[in-house]
Amino acid sequence: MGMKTKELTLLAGSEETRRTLDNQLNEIIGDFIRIRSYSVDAHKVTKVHNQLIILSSHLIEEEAKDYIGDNCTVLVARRIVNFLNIDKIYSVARGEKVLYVNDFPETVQEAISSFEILGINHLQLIPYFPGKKQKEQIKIAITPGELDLVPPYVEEVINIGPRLIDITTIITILNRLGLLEEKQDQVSSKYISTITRLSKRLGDANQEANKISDHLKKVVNGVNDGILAINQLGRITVFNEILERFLRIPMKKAIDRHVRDVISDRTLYDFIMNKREEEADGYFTINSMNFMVHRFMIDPQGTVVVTFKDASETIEMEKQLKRELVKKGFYGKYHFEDIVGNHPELLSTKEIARKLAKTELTILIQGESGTGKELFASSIHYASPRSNGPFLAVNFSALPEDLVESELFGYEEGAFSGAKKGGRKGLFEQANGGTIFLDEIGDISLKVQARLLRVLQEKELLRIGGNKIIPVDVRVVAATNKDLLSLMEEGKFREDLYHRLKVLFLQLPALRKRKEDIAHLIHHFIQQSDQPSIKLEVEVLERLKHYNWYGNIRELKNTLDYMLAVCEENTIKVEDIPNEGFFQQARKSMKEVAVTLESAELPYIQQDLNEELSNLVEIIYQLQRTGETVSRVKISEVTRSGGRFLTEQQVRSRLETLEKMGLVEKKRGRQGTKLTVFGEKTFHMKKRQ
Ligand SMILES: Nc1ncnc2c1ncn2[C@@H]1O[C@H](COP(=O)(O)OP(=O)(O)OP(=O)(O)O)[C@@H](O)[C@H]1O
Repeated sequence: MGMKTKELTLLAGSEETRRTLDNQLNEIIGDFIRIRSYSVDAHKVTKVHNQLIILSSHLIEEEAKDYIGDNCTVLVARRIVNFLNIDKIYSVARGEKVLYVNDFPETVQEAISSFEILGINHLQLIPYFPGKKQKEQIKIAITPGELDLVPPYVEEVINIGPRLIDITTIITILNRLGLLEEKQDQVSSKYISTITRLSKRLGDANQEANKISDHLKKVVNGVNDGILAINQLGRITVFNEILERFLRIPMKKAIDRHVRDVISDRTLYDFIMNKREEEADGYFTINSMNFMVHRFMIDPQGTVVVTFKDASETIEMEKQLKRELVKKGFYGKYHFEDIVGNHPELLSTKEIARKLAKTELTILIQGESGTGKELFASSIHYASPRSNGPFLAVNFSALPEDLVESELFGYEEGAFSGAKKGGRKGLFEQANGGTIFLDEIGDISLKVQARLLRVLQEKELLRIGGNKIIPVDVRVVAATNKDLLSLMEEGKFREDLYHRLKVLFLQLPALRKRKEDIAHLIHHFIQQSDQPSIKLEVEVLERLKHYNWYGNIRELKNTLDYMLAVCEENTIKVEDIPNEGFFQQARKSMKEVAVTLESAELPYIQQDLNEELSNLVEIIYQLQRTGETVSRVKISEVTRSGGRFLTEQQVRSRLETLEKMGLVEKKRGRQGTKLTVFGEKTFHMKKRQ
């Protein structure tokens, strides 16, 4: 690397900050700039002369004065939150109030908005900085290394480590030292590679919390990929480690070179350099590995980014997605107070459940679908001595059979092909110290039943492919809407397991047995909706009381959502009630409906499409046929010329309803709205009538 003739001095407020920033700078520009650093609270004062001096914050300007000698340029670094430690934030429970502590109002605000942008929104962050009046004494604080600024009443401090220097400051440094021209590409690719590493961490943490935006998912998946960026001159500016491995070309031999000198595969080269299309996907075999290659432009000047995804990994990712299903309800934090209703049977069930909660025993909850089994399970957990432990809800009907076992009990490395290195904890281990809610227990296979029985009896488990006995301390609450006794008769459910589960028993009343509660529930759901001031015609309530509500409270909620979407003038009227066919049929005939749906004889939803909605379906169908993008604006335009005119806003709410009914789906970007297969069938049926 030759002699380092350029130098800079970093002055930080604390030793921790000094170490972090010194590391960061060395990683990015240490190759060609000598970096000295001091922290004003730990080092003896040494005056420096003829130097570029970087201050970690405006706050240390005063103390820094003693260090600054003759002929120095002083620069205060701009800093961004260090996302490497972001997973710590996820240890705080959802919805918790947390102080975000930093030196200035601006830096606090900046950090809070970057959290938002990144989809980290599970906490209520309250800004805090020196001098801020803060009445409420919050118990938890997050701070980027500013431990001294945390107010004394805080009991738990989460230190996410000092913020890092942002790219603009690094560019300024290069500029001041006259290195910008020569080093900018190299530096920006290094900066990007550190940031992508951060994004990956961020992604993992996010995934953990199962709270990950679509956008971020792309970033996360992105960092397992090879990434190549090319500037408008065709020179490579980013070439990450994964890509080194994939293409078997060292980064050193790629950065700064022209693509044509690096990528020897002719078709791949053509694919990358084809700028006629903004975006393209291709499938390539390189060094006998298969890749999905995606190319897109990130700015009008023509910076091209190409990602390389290992095709075999894509399959693994799909599996991962399925796993996410299980974790739903990680945060289902219902309490008994959330269970609405005054019917004596509900009240006494709640009373019993409260008592059962205090015990350690296994509970079986029986109730039709939508009666609130999960609600009860969660309330029981939070009213139990385990309320500080985790509550995990597993829905077996949502899980592919072959995943159930490894999900529940975990596996050891090498248990099967595709098993992760180091093995994986199952949900039972993850729920340790807490409660696991096993929904639709009637759906599990006999094999899983046998394992489950062992856990209940022995309070210990073996991972799949493992031989180490792992003790588990988990309370089980199971639920079913099936008749387990008849499953037992058919030999599909083990009798011994049944008795283990049913140590304590709760039967949840169906909604049709407590119709008095319908009014309460409706009131409650309206309060929770985004239109809390909506009124209900008296007649509506009377009508609603006449239904059988086979889908129970969930169905009532769906019905209300429908009515909220179609109603006008802030009032739900009788005509807003969906037609009879919208409602769930009794259990037996539900099966028949499913069969009819499959054979596409008579989709049951179509009859209750009111005229307006079915016109809308027709408009979408016609637009789709002409190959036009079906946007809300376009639909609104069409309604202007015939029938009843709908504003864009009205179109939106109706589309949402159609989407809920499964008739249309929203596609991203240019494709707009589309009829689903089901929607098309419904359209044709309607035409034939
Ligand atoms: N008594 C109640 N008060 C308020 N909301 C309720 C009540 N009962 C159920 N709900 C709501 O109804 C919906 C369905 O409840 P939940 O998921 O607990 O039912 P479930 O019996 O577990 O259904 P399934 O067996 O189909 O999974 C949820 O949105 C829940 O919040």
